[in-house]
Amino acid sequence: MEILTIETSNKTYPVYLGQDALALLPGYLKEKYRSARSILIITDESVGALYLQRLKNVLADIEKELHVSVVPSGEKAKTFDVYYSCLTQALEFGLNRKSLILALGGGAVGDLAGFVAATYMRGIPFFQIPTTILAHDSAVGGKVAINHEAGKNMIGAFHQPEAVFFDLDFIASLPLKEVRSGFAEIIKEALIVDPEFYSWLTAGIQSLEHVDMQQLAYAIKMGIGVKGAIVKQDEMENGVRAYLNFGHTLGHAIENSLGYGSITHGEGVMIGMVFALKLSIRYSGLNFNLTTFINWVDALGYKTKIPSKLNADDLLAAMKKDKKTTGRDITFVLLDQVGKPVIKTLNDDEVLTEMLPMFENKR
Ligand SMILES: NC(=O)c1ccc[n+]([C@@H]2O[C@H](COP(=O)([O-])OP(=O)(O)OC[C@H]3O[C@@H](n4cnc5c(N)ncnc54)[C@H](O)[C@@H]3O)[C@@H](O)[C@H]2O)c1
Ligand SMILES: O=C(O)C(=O)C[C@@H](O)[C@H](O)[C@H](O)COP(=O)(O)O
Ligand SMILES: [Zn+2]
Repeated sequence: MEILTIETSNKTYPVYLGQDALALLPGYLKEKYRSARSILIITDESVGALYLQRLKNVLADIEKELHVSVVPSGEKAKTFDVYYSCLTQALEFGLNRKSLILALGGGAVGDLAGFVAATYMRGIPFFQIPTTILAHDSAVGGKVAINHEAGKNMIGAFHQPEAVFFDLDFIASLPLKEVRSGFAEIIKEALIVDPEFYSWLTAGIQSLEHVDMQQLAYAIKMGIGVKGAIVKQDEMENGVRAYLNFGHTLGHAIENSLGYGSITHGEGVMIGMVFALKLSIRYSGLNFNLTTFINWVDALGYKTKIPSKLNADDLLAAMKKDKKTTGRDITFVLLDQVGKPVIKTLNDDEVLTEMLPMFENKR
């Protein structure tokens, strides 16, 4: 079992990472949260069907009231209606300011449950129990949010979890598409911070169908390490935290324009990273073999082109609403080198010149 530590300005918390990490949860709660009388588990339909009973069994002797909210799976969980209904249930269950919320699921459940916890009675403690590879990123760092029609994660807060219990046994049931989605964020973390880790990934990960557990555990640990180091420097995204948004300017715009859930977050981020790499070569002097990168990720099953049903004007408009953007132009995270990110603002013409050839069926 690995125990990683996340340090932020006002909270330091552990990430327990390993097979059967969930077994550590009841002891942790009993020791540190004695005054909590009730717990609300928030999970989604698919994860609930697979793992809710296991979590209940683990908590059987905890001597606290257990309540459950089951929300729709995927991005459908990150809506205002679902958020509101979780708050209503929390009120009906009689949760108070000492109550705890447990987020059992992927990033969608974690973001939703974290936002419920951040706002219920002005903020109550919550725990992340990630069940996807992608959630190594979302469960750490305290960004919690729901979506708005106008943009991804537009309504949210910074609310750090009390602890993260990342039980790698959950990953066994993850569909390949979701493995792929999660690995996109790992590739992102390597590209923005760690050339050596990036070389390890390109050399060692040639297929996502049979990633061995040791490789996976190492990749997740490295990803959490990158995230933790950045969050430690800049919890509230006043500076370097924006680097974690590499690939997200276009990625979020694609998710928004296609309709949330039509493409996974990681699939969107991968197309966004290819675009950001292209922009980096053109506008930031990045010396990088993009063809080699595209061949590698293509072999891993990623799409690297913008879906042809989208149009450039809609994507430009969506990118202008990105949280990093403050003026009329569009703000991107680019790379000067692998491991050396930089923030750059580009105008419509600069963006379009590089974006138009990125549409599917256009060479
Ligand atoms: N807060 C952050 O810092 C942060 C970081 C990255 C991504 N995110 C957000 O995270 C979300 C994506 O998270 P995600 O990729 O985990 O998606 P998700 O939570 O939607 O899960 C993907 C799908 O896999 C299912 N699933 C989850 N665990 C499973 C398991 N163990 N076995 C089988 N099926 C399982 C879910 O029910 C869902 O249908 C996006 O909304 C994204 O914006 C947030
Ligand atoms: O933690 C961060 O900061 C990130 O940017 C991590 C991203 O992978 C994640 O998708 C995050 O939710 C995006 O944040 P947003 O502020 O662009 O909504
Ligand atoms: Zn992301």
